Amino acid sequence: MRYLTAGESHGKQLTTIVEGVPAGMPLTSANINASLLRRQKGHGRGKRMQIEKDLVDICGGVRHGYTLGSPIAMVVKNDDFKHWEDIMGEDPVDVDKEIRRTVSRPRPGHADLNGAIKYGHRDMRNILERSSARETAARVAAGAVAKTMLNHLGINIVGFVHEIAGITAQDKPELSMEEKIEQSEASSVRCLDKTVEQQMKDAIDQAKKDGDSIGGICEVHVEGMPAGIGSYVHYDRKLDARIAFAVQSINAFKGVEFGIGFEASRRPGSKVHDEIIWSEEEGFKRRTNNLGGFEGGMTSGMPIVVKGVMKPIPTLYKPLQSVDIETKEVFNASIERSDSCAVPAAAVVMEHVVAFEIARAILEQFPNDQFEKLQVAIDQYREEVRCF
Ligand SMILES: Cc1cc2nc3c(=O)[nH]c(=O)nc-3n(C[C@H](O)[C@H](O)[C@H](O)COP(=O)(O)O)c2cc1C
Ligand SMILES: C=C(O[C@@H]1CC(C(=O)O)=C[C@@H](OP(=O)(O)O)[C@H]1O)C(=O)O
Repeated sequence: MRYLTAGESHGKQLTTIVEGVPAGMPLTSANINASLLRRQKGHGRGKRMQIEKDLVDICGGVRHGYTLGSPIAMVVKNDDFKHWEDIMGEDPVDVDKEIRRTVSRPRPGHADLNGAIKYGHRDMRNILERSSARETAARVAAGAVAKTMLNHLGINIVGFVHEIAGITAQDKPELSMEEKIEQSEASSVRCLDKTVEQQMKDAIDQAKKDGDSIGGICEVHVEGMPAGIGSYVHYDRKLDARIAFAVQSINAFKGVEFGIGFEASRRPGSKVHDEIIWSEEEGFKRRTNNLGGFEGGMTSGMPIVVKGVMKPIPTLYKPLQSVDIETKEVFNASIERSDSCAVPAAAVVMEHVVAFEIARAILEQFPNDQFEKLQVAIDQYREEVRCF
């Protein structure tokens, strides 16, 4: 299974094509819209999210509520396009008029300058339109297809906020998966810890007031994965590596860790590796889950626990120094609108990109043309693992 996305932030629409989904899987636009709506919410978002109402139009690959096995095409319209039609339309324009509207002032921390140098654009609108995290709506649509598949296979996934601007939510190991999903949905910062929720909101409000931005850490948990998904035999079949790639590729993400992650470097092996235990009912398990569900690029059968670090949003109301690419004059970047914190939204994006990688690995390992055959094969494999 693979996917491609196309579309600019203020262009007509975002398009996603997902190829390789088995035939006969129940799928409706409601499955996808629920995910798109969650991505739009979250404390700290700017005015753009009041303009957009992300709804998917499934244009191919689904009939009467079931997948056909053919590519699934999905479109999400940009409602903001109506304000940008003359700037973002595909027809040639009056060059003199266009030069006046050219973006020549790169923002520190965004893709503007590097993208302009790479593609030879003097108008950095050509960069910012596609480098914008608007594209994550298209990625969430692809991930929602994957998530629907995982849910039907008894694999559940949730994303939430672990930390914002150094304010950390305590882990809640006592919560069931259903409770985690419920609490992540209920909180406007997607945090499972009620006691720190308000502190996080206050930190976001303060950053906004200061014209600044803040980042944080998102966390994703996956439960119900059997052991042995992924592979150790080649670098690009290691599932933890693929998940790390997917998470790192989310706009503004600067790092990824599994389980205790970087803390592992500070502990002796005896305090890191998870002891192996066995019981008649459950088969093999680990006593702890410090390694976050992976050993040797394969799932261990323990919950997958992955964190991703998001840097603060680059576009700031508080000016940072930059240099105009035409005049070479130093200027202080000033902006019209931006998010001040998008960590809660990014937790939803992360949940969906992780879901996609897991679903992709499953489809590589089991029969993948017919959904019912896939379900039977997974059930059978789970039993084999239990009796191993
Ligand atoms: C959900 C989400 C919303 C974002 N909103 C903004 C924003 O409003 N303004 C901004 O400058 N960057 C925003 N970003 C971050 C930029 O898209 C990102 O920093 C940029 O594409 C450069 O890529 P890099 O940070 O990965 O190097 C957002 C990121 C995410 C995940
Ligand atoms: C549009 C979305 O996020 C955008 C991501 C983004 C950026 O530079 O990454 C910049 C902002 O866009 P605009 O300049 O139009 O306000 C965000 O609103 C979205 O998440 O759907």
